[in-house]
Amino acid sequence: MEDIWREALEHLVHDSGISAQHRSFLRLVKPLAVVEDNVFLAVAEDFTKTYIESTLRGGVTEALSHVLGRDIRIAVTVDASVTPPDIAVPEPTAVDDAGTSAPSAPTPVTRTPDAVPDPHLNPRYTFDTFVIGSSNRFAHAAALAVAESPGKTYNPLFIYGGSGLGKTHLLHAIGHYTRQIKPQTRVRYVNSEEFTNDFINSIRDDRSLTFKRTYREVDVLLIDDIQFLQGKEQTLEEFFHTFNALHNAGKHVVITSDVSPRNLDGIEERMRTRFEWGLMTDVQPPDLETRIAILRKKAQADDVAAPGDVLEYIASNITSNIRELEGALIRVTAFAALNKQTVDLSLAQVVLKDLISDNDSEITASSIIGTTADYFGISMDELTGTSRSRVFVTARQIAMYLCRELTDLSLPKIGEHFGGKDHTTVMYSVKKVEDQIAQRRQMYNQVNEIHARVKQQTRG
Ligand SMILES: Nc1ncnc2c1ncn2[C@@H]1O[C@H](COP(=O)(O)OP(=O)(O)OP(=O)(O)O)[C@@H](O)[C@H]1O
Repeated sequence: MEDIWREALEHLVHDSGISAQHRSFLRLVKPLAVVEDNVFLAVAEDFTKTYIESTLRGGVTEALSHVLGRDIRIAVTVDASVTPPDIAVPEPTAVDDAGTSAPSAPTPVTRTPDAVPDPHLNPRYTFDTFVIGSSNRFAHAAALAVAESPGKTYNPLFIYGGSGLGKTHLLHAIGHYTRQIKPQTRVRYVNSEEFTNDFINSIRDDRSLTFKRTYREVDVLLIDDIQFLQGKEQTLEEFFHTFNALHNAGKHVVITSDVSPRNLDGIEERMRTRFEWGLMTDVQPPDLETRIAILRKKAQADDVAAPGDVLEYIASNITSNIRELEGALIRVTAFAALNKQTVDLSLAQVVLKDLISDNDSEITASSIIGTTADYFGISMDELTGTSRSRVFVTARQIAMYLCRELTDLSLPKIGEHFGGKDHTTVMYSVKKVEDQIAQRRQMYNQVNEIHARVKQQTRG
């Protein structure tokens, strides 16, 4: 049980980042047992129980579900004689490293003394780390205007555009900035797939009041990837009511989609009209200068040295998806770090030789899962299953990472390909591989080899 708890704490710190206060409360917890889908925890005082249940329940539940590979509930009991085990709560270095941007950047929004970090918002996705170019200038300006005075202009704000072009980044940035200016603002970010699941579960568990409260008692609702609601009549109906309730109350709604409202099939006219009430703006693939600037910012944020010609080489060859652009930079700098070489053009050319091709659209999650399973000599079922033994976990995490990098699938969609895993599990895996790639040669080689094989297969 202690091992499970230790791993859950690691996951919690890694994924959401936690404050010193959270850490001190977590130190007071003794993990007791797992019984079916319940995890029993004990603490010595009522106050600690209340704190865990009110403030840390979401994070702890998610972390334990992640470790155990299934949805669990927690139950906290009070037992004055409890002595917590001697398990150090890890320092949140990973999140901080990733969360702070360039050394010269201002203090990250989420670390202001008043605003408690919102675990639904990625600390890296702020306005400070967003590079403005002609492809996204308008969307950025609109997002900033909304964040500065929610409920006033551009309501709803509808941002659309292709995969990996910064829509999610802008949504999170609105969330961070709104709360930086006015910490008491109630902001809720949700992916449409989570919204759907929440809605379905609320009906199943007879919790429709809780559902309404979650989504209607907010000042700003940020809803990502609305195209996912296409054809889901009941969820759409519920979203329609949520939207109206918020809009009527002067609350702000920001929506993203991979297509414009006009091209959203399976959505009624009355809803489409409402989306068009406010402001619609698109994000386009960035031009070369913007791509270089994005890479430069990323290199600064990760504190890696990459000369201009290398950034230009990467930016010239990867043109349509910023996620893949960043992935290529990570690969080049990781290779150099592992081999104690400096990053230069010839090194970048060698590293990216197999990775640069223009037919990525044909890469599917199944081909990635199949190739990864093959590479590790395991079956696809084992790869997408729940076993926690090491080789399965590594294979699973690498396959998730490559799905994120090479396909247009959202995090929840990737989760579905892996036996219905939660999107936070996917997010954690992606981050883990991203971190380890520069630290462990074996991880680097594995990711590189599988990536090259996936691309080779797509080329036929
Ligand atoms: N203008 C930008 N400046 C800096 N980073 C950016 C910019 N645009 C995108 N990125 C980065 O590119 C990656 C992909 O962006 P994001 O997830 O926001 O895309 P998206 O449009 O929401 O894609 P999807 O539709 O697939 O969810 C993120 O790591 C994000 O930080």
